[in-house]
Amino acid sequence: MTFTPGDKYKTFAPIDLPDRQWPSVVIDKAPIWCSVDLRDGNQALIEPMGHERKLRMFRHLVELGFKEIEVGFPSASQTDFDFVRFLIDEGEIPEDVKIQVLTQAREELIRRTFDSIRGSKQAIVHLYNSTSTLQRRVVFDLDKVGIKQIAIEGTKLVRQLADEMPETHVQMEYSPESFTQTEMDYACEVCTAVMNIWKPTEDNKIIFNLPATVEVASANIYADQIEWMHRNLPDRHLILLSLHPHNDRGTGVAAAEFGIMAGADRVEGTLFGNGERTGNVDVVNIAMNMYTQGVDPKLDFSNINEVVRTVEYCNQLPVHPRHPYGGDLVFTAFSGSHQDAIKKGFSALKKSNSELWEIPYLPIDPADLGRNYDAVIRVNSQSGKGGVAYLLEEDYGIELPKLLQVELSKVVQGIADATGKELSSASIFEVFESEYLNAAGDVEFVDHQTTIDPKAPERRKLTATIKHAGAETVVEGVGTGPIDAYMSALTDKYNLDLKVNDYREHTTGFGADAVAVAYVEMRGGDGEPVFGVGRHANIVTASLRAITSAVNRAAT
Ligand SMILES: CC(=O)SCCNC(=O)CCNC(=O)[C@H](O)C(C)(C)COP(=O)(O)OP(=O)(O)OC[C@H]1O[C@@H](n2cnc3c(N)ncnc32)[C@H](O)[C@@H]1OP(=O)(O)O
Ligand SMILES: CC(C)C(=O)C(=O)O
Ligand SMILES: [Mg+2]
Repeated sequence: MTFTPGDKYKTFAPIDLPDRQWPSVVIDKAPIWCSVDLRDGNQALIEPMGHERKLRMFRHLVELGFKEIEVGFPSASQTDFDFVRFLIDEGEIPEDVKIQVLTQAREELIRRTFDSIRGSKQAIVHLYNSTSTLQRRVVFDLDKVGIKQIAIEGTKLVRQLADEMPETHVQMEYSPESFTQTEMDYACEVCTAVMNIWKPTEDNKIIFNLPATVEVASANIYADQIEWMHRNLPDRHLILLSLHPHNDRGTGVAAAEFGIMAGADRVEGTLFGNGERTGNVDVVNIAMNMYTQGVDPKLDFSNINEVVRTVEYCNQLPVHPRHPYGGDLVFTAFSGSHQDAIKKGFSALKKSNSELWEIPYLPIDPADLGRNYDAVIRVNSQSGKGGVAYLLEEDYGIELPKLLQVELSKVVQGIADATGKELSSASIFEVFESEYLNAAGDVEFVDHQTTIDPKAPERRKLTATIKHAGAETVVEGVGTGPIDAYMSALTDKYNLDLKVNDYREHTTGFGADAVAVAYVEMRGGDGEPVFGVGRHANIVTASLRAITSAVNRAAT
């Protein structure tokens, strides 16, 4: 007997919405964000946050710009209850921030929830009950009428207790939990019943939160469901339509983005997507996606390292190094062709004088997240000349000629291959230093003097002190300039078969710290290029050192 997945799992039936509008919508403004780190995120932790970690998370969420924060499930635990009381009693809640508290639609839990928010200026009371076909059958053993009745009874009590607490501006949120596995017309019927009891107004709209409690279908289907509700709920102007995606299929962010396109006003999620199972939707990800499209997300992630540190501390869970926007490695290119393109992109951007961010393989400027460029390029055995050249240029001001880049990167790659390890910028510079700047060989340049040749004033006579195998000696040559004259002196002394094919120089540093770096490319009888590099505050000395380096390298 052969097993097929179709024997065990059934296809999710599409939503009948042939004239769907959402695929053409462009997101041009931020939704209302609600952080559920302290509730949905917290309920999924191995060790739920205690008071100290909760408070640190709450303050951080406020700093990031969240105006709505679900601070707990106060009827579920004393820690959560006490924390809500602490926020209110200690004046921790800024004027423009609303706390939100979650409760099941059960009388004693609703009453306890209201006790927790007493004295607060404003609060969102979030009532939920599951409406899906599966939960109706398996968990509640109730039909549609019975499940709707749970929502109705719960809402009646919320209405009554809110009316008895006029000093607190209570906003109601209702979630038909497991919405995505609920028939649309039934979800709409339950929400309508809730609305008829709560009676929202323009000044106090009701929040209908439509969760993908478990993500069971592709993101386009969630969008269809949201657009269906957006079009069919009565008095839409009195409703804030809210999304609450989970990430079981790994498409929570796509679902949220499509859901916003489909008409949602609000998104509930967590920082870096902590939450039940594979998590809640990652708010950082959605917000920064918006940012890269030129839309202000109204949340401040300009110090992403601080966000990562806080989340890791509070949740006691690591943020993955590849996590979008926050991971340690997300702005790092190891592979050669990416490094080459990034290096060229930075040069082009510098030249263009444009503010528009256009760098291959970097969809966002790491600086906008408070990251520096240190980690953008890292070198291992997968890297090419571009990466090596980039690091030497960025960190040491060394602008290698193209062919030298090729030569040096072969040396670096050989080391990376042999060790299997990453090479830091400092270790690449050490390789460059020992291979070129201090190229070992018979000749060591010590000093020089140039004079004008009295017989031919356009020519230079150069007298150089070199060390040959440790012993000082003086060589002399004449040429069009010091390089030519020094080559002629060394050629005579060592009977060299080398010609200078290319020469370039640049300075690094400024003012008194300026240093010249000179590069010579020589070709011998076999036509193969040999490079030499010299560095010195004096440009002529740098050139002569470069020649010495090339001569030594050619001899090995
Ligand atoms: C998708 C979500 O994230 S929903 C939020 C889930 N979060 C949490 O559950 C975290 C905190 N919860 C808790 O600590 C506990 O569940 C409590 C304290 C709220 C309730 O505890 P208990 O009453 O001991 O148990 P439990 O949660 O198992 O209750 C299940 C009962 O409530 C009913 N129930 C479950 N959800 C709801 C609801 N939203 N509205 C009304 N009744 C509900 C169940 O049908 C079941 O009824 P039964 O006992 O008649 O079979
Ligand atoms: C309580 C509800 C909104 C929830 O967390 C979910 O359905 O995922
Ligand atoms: Mg949830």
